[in-house]
Amino acid sequence: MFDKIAVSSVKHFLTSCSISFGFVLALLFPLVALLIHDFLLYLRLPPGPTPLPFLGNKFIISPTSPWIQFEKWSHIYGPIFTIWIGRRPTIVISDPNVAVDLLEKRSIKYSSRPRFVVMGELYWDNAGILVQPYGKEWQTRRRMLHQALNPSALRLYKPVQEAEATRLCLSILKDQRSYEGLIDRFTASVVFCIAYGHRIDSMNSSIIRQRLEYMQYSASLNIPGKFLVESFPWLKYIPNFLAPWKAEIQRRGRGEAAMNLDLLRRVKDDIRTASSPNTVPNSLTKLLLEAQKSDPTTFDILSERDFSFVPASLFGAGSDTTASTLCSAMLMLVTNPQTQALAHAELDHVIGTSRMPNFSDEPNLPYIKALCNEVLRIRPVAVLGGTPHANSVSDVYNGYHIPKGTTILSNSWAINLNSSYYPNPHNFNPLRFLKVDPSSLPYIPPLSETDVAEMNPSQTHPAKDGHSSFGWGRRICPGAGLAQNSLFIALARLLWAFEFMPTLDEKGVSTQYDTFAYTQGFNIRPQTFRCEINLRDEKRQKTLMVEHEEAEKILNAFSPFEESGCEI
Ligand code: HEM
Repeated sequence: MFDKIAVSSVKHFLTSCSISFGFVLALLFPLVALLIHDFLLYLRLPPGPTPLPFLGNKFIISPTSPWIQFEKWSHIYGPIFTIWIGRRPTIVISDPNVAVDLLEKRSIKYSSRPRFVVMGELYWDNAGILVQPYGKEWQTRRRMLHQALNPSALRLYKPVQEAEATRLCLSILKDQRSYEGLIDRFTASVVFCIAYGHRIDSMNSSIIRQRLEYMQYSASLNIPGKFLVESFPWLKYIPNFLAPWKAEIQRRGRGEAAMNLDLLRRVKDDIRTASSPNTVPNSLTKLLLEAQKSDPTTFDILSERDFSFVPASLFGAGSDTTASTLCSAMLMLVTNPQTQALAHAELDHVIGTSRMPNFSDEPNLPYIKALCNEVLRIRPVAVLGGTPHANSVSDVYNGYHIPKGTTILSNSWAINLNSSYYPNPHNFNPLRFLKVDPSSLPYIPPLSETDVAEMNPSQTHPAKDGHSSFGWGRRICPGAGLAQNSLFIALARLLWAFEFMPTLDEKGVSTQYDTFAYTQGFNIRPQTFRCEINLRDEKRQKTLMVEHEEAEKILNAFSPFEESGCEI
């Protein structure tokens, strides 16, 4: 009897053991399978720091300025290495020739974007060009942008850029302490004139405040590891009443879309109520509305909402980037007085005091042009190459396997500070980018040994401009020409008018500036700093006032969206 009970309990025990064992096995199997999959993938990808299972390199990636850490890792793992964000392998490129090999020579494969479930799909409902995968939808938007940003269209905007640059100088003369906000207004107004044919008079206008709020909100959605749905995209199908986080993202997304539509409809109203279409200033929106009339089939693919995202993308991608680059330029000028002296010498030699420089002077101001490129190099605003690329098909490079959908970052910090391409890379020296023989320029003194070394790198950067701060291949920044024009005219006019100097303390000692003190995030700019901005002489003030009257006439054609809070 006892034996029978013992045998049945043992049987029962064994059965329950095997059920639990089976259950544990069933649970573990997928995890083990994922682990083996990731391990085999890890062996085939370019090398990199060893990842933890499922967590990747999360705990060793610096939360502040990761681009600096990635640059150091490139010396250990080479010009192409892999980091893991959770289970997502991310390839980091630190050499421009590798970037050319992948993002340009194989651009048909490497021009997509990684999947952005939160920012791209839930928030923008796939309408934002920045995060759109490579394909017909993206190509249509890109073609539309090209209509407003091609070289002949860019010529049309030069009067506005000149006028806004004059306005910037006058506003800084009146209130130098606010120079950063005034630079923000300058770039915002240029972009709004081009996108909608309306200028911006104040960064306090409600239109700008709303825009900035949406920009900050969308940037906050793009923090790796913040949303579980990025790792488990099926979570996006949970109904909103069970997922308040998702309902909130979509609510905000609808808000931004409504604002974009409102701006589009205002331009439609401008055209409808104008006495003749010619009285409405040329803008991307006006151009596209005309193109839509003559070729409706190309536009069929886009709803009115999608259409409204195209001009809206100009502000998101083009205003803060250009303003941040101008702030970097100011920091470099304040901390490099010899460079500033050469820029002044060029402007004095070519322009004098009785007029301000304009776009037609560009060929005669090679040092100022070179200075713009040197700023873009030494402090690339899109420090990790902007929105990452992704490959739409699997590929093999130098024997390494790169699976479809891998996130690809081109680390502009590492590329732009690589001493093989830019000897003595932390030295701010526009001569690196000078396109003419310096001995032909009477205002450039004989070159020092350092200058000669910096102008003769052991390797040449493959891009036409000598740097790649505007990105690569088919996704290269479509606004690069516009940005370069804004940088050139703003810096030429600011330098013509002012001297930028360090502030002095009570004892008359100059402030020491930390040229690495930058904001964190997708795009970087110097942490707010103070400097002295002094008018170079009284004669220039008179010239500035006269030119400002002319500038106002040009800008009057672009009525402001809002009259409130004018700063000038
Ligand atoms: C100094 C100023 C600027 C810098 C440094 C800059 C840099 C960049 C970079 C690095 C990218 C990513 C390229 C890639 O994926 O390889 C990009 C994309 C983009 N930029 Fe700019 N940009 C600037 C100004 C502008 C301006 C003024 C506009 C338009 C008015 C603009 C519009 C865009 C757009 C629409 C994209 C997305 C293109 C796409 O995904 O196909 N940018 N920019």
